[in-house]
Amino acid sequence: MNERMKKIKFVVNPISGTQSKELILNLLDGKIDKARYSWEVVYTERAGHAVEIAAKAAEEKTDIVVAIGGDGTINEIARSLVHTDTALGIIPCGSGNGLARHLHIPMEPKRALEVLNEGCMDVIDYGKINGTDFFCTCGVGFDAFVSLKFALAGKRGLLTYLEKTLQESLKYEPETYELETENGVSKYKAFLIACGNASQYGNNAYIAPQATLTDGLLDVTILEPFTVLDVPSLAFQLFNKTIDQNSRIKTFRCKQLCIRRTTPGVVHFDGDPMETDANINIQLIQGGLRVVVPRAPEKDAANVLQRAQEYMNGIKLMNEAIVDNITDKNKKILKKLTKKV
Ligand SMILES: Nc1ncnc2c1ncn2[C@@H]1O[C@H](COP(=O)(O)OP(=O)(O)OP(=O)(O)O)[C@@H](O)[C@H]1O
Repeated sequence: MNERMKKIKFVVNPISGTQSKELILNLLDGKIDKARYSWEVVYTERAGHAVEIAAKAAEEKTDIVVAIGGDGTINEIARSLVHTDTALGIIPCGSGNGLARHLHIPMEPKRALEVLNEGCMDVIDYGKINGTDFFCTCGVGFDAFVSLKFALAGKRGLLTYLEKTLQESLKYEPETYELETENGVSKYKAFLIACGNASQYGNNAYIAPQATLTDGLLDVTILEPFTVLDVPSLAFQLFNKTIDQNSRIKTFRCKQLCIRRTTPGVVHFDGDPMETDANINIQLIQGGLRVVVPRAPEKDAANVLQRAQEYMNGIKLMNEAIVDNITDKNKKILKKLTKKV
C-alpha cells in the first residue's frame, strides 16, 4: 500500500484554443489526489518551448507531463516523451483536440482531471513525416494548405477553421501524387491525402474513421477531386464517421508511405504546417508513447447534438462561401462583358 508519490508537470500553452487556462489551474488544488500526486505548473513562452520542458521533465523522471493545450502542444510534449517512462496526460484546451477526442478524454477540465486521478495507462503508436513526429494525423494537399492559411491567419477556433476550409476549398486545385507503400506504387489526382494515426483531425471530423492508435498501421484517406454537389455528403460523412463510404474517397492501410509530388510544398503534421521537398516519407512506429487514458471510455450523448450543430454551421458557412464565390465570378463576367461593349 506504500505507493510512491508520483510527479506531474502541467504544461500550459497560453495561446491554445479559446478557453481560460486560469480557470483550469484553479481546479488543480481541489481536484488532484494529493495523497498520490505532487505537481508543478509551467507556462510555455514560445512555440517549441514545450519540447524542451517535456525533455527536461523526462530526464528528471517526472511520471506524467500533462498538456493543457491542443494537438500542437501535445505534439511538442509527446515528441520528447516517446520511448521514455514518462507518460503524456491531456487536459484538452485546443481548438480541435483530435488526440484527446480519439482517446475519449473528456473535454470538460474537471472530468479530464478525474482521468488523471484514475491513472490508467495505455501505450500508443506515433508516426513520422520526413523525420518529424506526429501523433494524430498528417497530410498533404488541401488540409495542409488550410493549416498553413490557418497558421498565418492567427485566429483560432472551430468557426474560423470551418470558414477558412470552406472558402478555400472552392479555389483549391487538386494535385497528382505518386504513392508507394510496402504493397506497391499507385498514382492519384487528389484534393488531399490524409494519414491517420488517430481517426480525426479534431472537432470530431473523422478523416480516417477506422484508425486505431495501437495497430501499428497508418490509415490513409485519399479524397479525389469532387464538385460542389458532393460537399454536403462529404461534410456529413466526415462528422458521421462514414467518409470512407463516399465514392470520392479511397482508403488503405500501410506501415510506410512515400508520397511523391511534382514540386516541393507544404504538408501538415497534427494541424501545423511544414515545408518539405517533393518526396515525403511517412512511417508508423508502434507503441512508442505512454498516455493516461480513461478507465472506461464513455460514449458522450452530447456528441450527436454537437456533431449536428457543427454540420449545420458548416453548411451555413459553405452557402455563404458559395454565394461569395458566385458573386465574385459574376463581377468578373460583368467586367469582361462591359469591357467588350
Ligand atoms: N507561449 C506561446 N506563444 C506562442 N505560441 C505558442 C506558445 N506556446 C505554444 N505555442 C504554439 O502554439 C501552437 C498552437 O497550439 P495548440 O495546437 O496546442 O492549440 P490549438 O491550435 O488551438 O489546438 P488544436 O491543435 O487542437 O487545434 C503550437 O503549435 C505551439 O507551437
